[in-house]
Amino acid sequence: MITSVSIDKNEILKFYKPIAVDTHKGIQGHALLIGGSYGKIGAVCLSSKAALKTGCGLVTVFIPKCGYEILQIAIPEVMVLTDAKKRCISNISFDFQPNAIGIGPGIGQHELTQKAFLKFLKTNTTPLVIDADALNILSQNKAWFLLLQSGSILTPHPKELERLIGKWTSEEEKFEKTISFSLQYNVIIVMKGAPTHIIDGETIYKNTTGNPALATAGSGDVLTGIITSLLAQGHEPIQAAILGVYLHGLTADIAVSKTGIQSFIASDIIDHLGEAFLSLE
Ligand SMILES: NC(=O)C1=CN([C@@H]2O[C@H](COP(=O)(O)OP(=O)(O)OC[C@H]3O[C@@H](n4cnc5c(N)ncnc54)[C@H](OP(=O)(O)O)[C@@H]3O)[C@@H](O)[C@H]2O)[C@@H](O)CC1
Ligand SMILES: Nc1ncnc2c1ncn2[C@@H]1O[C@H](COP(=O)(O)OP(=O)(O)O)[C@@H](O)[C@H]1O
Ligand SMILES: [Mg+2]
Repeated sequence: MITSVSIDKNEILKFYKPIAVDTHKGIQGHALLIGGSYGKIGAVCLSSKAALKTGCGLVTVFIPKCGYEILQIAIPEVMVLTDAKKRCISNISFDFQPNAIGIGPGIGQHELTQKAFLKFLKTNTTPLVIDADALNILSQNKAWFLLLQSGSILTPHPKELERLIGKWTSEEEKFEKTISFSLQYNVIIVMKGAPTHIIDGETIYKNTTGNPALATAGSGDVLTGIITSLLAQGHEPIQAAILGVYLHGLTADIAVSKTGIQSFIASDIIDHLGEAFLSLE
């Protein structure tokens, strides 16, 4: 039976907990963001900064070599691991145990990157957020759906969703197909849009925050960082998805009276995360 839930402040406060006073960065969660390719390193800059500003203790990125200096200069708080290749990711490897991984922003769809993603999917056991070109790679290789770890969070925009599940002819059919996908592979699907819906099996969560200011480049990359950070901090996948989508939209609602819709950019989401959190205290 289909259940519908509205994501509002009451729903968030059912599970939202402020940070413990005696916490430290070592137990506050370590997020790993994997992505970037030549010309799209900015996507990982946005995701990783958003992850830090959402409260996890440590953030590491895995990017192609060409992004090393860009990342280190743009966000000194983030640690950087690089692939052997300059322009795209060809072999994902890291020497620590992250608490959550976000993969896809700016990663591209190079053949080498596709192979690296397949190897990663076969071995990964860490809670996972899959976005952007990692979703597009999956859509090109539908047999890999079976490798999706249960509880993974997929964050497609409408075009990425269509590539994953195929075309629909009505809103009703879109939801039916997305629910079937979620049930079949036991994954959570964040159907980004205006508004965003989150599908967890037969439960549909509808977000109540956000506005057209979010229709700007990199806004989804920021969402990936936010959700990955919440996962790394120990939230259940569905809670990380709900809280992440709510906070992401709330930043735009808070900011828009200052920035206007036109001048709001993805970095403004990151800059207003603090005020969004404060509104929950
Ligand atoms: N600074 C950076 O480094 C940035 C890097 N980025 C990275 O670039 C990579 C490619 O990602 P991408 O999403 O731009 O390309 P793609 O998957 O072809 O989708 C575009 C097409 O989808 C559609 N569409 C989208 N939204 C829709 C909506 N709400 N409602 C309806 N339709 C919608 C629309 O299709 P149309 O309507 O035109 O047919 C549009 O043309 C990816 O790795 C990403 O992380 C970007 O994040 C930008 C900043
Ligand atoms: N008109 C809108 N109203 C509310 N939210 C929107 C609107 N347009 C886009 N968004 C949100 O902005 C984000 C866009 O994500 P995405 O298309 O992946 O961006 P990018 O790939 O450029 O980072 C999604 O979270 C989506 O819900
Ligand atoms: Mg995107």
